[in-house]
Amino acid sequence: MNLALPPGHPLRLCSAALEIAPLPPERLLAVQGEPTAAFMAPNGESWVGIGAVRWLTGRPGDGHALWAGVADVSPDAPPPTALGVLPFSPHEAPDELWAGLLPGGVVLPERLVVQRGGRAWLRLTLPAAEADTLRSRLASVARELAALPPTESQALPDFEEFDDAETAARYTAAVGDAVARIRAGELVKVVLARRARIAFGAVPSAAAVMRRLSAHQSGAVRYAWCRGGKAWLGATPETLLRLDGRTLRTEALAGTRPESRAEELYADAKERHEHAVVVDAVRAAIAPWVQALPPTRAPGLRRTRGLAHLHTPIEATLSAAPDALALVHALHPTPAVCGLPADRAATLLAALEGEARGLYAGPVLRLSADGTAHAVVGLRGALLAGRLAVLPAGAGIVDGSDGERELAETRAKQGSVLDAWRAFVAA
Ligand SMILES: C=C(O[C@H]1C=CC=C(C(=O)O)[C@@H]1O)C(=O)O
Repeated sequence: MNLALPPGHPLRLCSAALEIAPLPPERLLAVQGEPTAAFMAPNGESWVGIGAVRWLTGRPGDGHALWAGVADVSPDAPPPTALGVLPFSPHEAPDELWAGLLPGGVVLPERLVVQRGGRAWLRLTLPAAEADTLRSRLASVARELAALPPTESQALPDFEEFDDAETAARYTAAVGDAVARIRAGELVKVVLARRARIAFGAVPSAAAVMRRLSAHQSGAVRYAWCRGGKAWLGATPETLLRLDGRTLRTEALAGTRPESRAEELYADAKERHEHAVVVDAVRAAIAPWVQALPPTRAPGLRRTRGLAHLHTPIEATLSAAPDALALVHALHPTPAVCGLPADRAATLLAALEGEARGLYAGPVLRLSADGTAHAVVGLRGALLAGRLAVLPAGAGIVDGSDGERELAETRAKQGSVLDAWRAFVAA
């Protein structure tokens, strides 16, 4: 940190942190920010950023620009951290639904609350010209946060799903079309998604929606990106990459069953094929960056509440200092969310889905100034816009896929979100 920019440079920033009383991270989603972004890990670590002092598109190389000229006067506190979301495809034209939330990007938050090991810190990052006010503003923001009402404990309004029959029929037809193209040799795999639409009886608070997901899917990474009165939030089982020094951890996650029938995944040739395509593509994507590829291994299972997936962890040592964003772009989109070959699959899914993916299946990022990084895939999420919630979910289509079964799989994935909400409504 404190790299590159000379002392008087107008883009210099100063950053300080103050330990505060821990609070439910979801409560912070009620604070208006442009944007408010959250990244909550299963081990209890969480980062919630409000507002932006830097907002970059998230291209490879942007990592350096994030930290240039940042003077951290609280080096004993958790380091400054950037949060972000990237769209599934930078080429897609956003539709009305995603307007406001897109284009995403990577932000260095003005206010950041980091929690770990039962402790919490508020970090404030400001233009260096305002350094004199840093301590007093930290204290006043801390008071504001301590006074926030517990919106995350609010009951969720009742909700119902609508127009499912029409989208269901379109989906099964699209699966048939995709299988025909796969059999004709045009491609090997494509992931097809569909939206479920939910109407709440009243506008739900993003904090309360998120809290239900956190309670129900505590083993997942929970994420949120809120802007302009809308929110994209979810609880994803899939990590795109983790970086710690030169250690790179990534994974293949594809092949799905209800949790109660998880063991069937091992013997199902179609699911094994769907999974193997992802393993091969992830290994090929990281090959140029690592000292050596690890030996291939048989997949295991990742269980989330309600679902199980075939899972292959992949760990390797990078051959040079890491550029987290470059690695994210090298890996995304994997055939767990797009297909193989990626370019043909992307063209086909855009044509067959007929609706913008927006931030669905895009990378969700946590990049810290100490060089650690964690990127997950924006799955099992909901877009909240007033009383409307839209839940996109997809399934991997290969030779042998059946439209009704793939439709049921997308419903089960949407169910992992809806069950979390229902559990609370019924309580
Ligand atoms: C595309 C999704 O899930 C991916 C991750 C795990 C299993 C998947 C599958 O079995 O199709 C998908 O590849 C989604 O949740 O929308």
